[in-house]
Amino acid sequence: MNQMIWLTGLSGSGKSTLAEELKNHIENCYILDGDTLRRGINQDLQFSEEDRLEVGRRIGEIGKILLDANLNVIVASISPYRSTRDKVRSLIGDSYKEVYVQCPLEVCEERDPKGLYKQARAGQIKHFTGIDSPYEEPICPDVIVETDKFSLDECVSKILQHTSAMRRK
Ligand SMILES: Nc1ncnc2c1ncn2[C@@H]1O[C@H](COP(=O)(O)OS(=O)(=O)O)[C@@H](OP(=O)(O)O)[C@H]1O
Ligand SMILES: Nc1ncnc2c1ncn2[C@@H]1O[C@H](COP(=O)(O)OP(=O)(O)O)[C@@H](O)[C@H]1O
Repeated sequence: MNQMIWLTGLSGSGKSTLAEELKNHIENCYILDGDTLRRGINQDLQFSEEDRLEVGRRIGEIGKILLDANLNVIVASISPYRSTRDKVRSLIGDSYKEVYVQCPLEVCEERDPKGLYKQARAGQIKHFTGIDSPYEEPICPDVIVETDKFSLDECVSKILQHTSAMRRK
């Protein structure tokens, strides 16, 4: 059964890194990365609650099209609102696997892979998730990976164990 692995978590928690590594293990797989999509299909949207909900809706719908086209889908998106994730779960059904990429804000901020936290702290970016915009933690995700405690390979193995229905490379 094809699946949609939805990686949600703070900026810098490890979503994109995990998505790229997971792709090496899963057949017929396409990555929908929130950051990348914001340069194309989502370039009309900003970071208000309303816009983030629309981002999540679009990613869910695009993911559904890709699933219908017989692909496995990996989503890497902050998707900070529970309502977004719950709606996608309703849209997709059992093929939706929610992965909480858990990492303390302090560690994400220390990693700061794109220098965005520094800009947010300096007031140059407004509504930054975890700073002055909320992140609603998943209540009952299918998988939790703690990227500050476990290696990339350990986190990938844990995700693959919970998504065993997919064909592997
Ligand atoms: N204000 C603010 N808050 C959070 N993130 C910001 C912001 N401004 C720019 N960025 C960059 O946008 C990426 C998140 O895009 P998403 O579409 O995944 O976000 S969301 O689901 O709509 O919340 C996110 O990518 P990741 O760092 O990979 O998570 C950031 O690079
Ligand atoms: N276990 C882990 N899983 C994923 N990333 C990790 C892990 N440990 C350390 N990292 C590092 O954390 C950073 C996460 O950045 P990135 O994948 O761009 O996050 P996000 O896409 O959530 O913004 C990378 O530099 C990555 O190498």
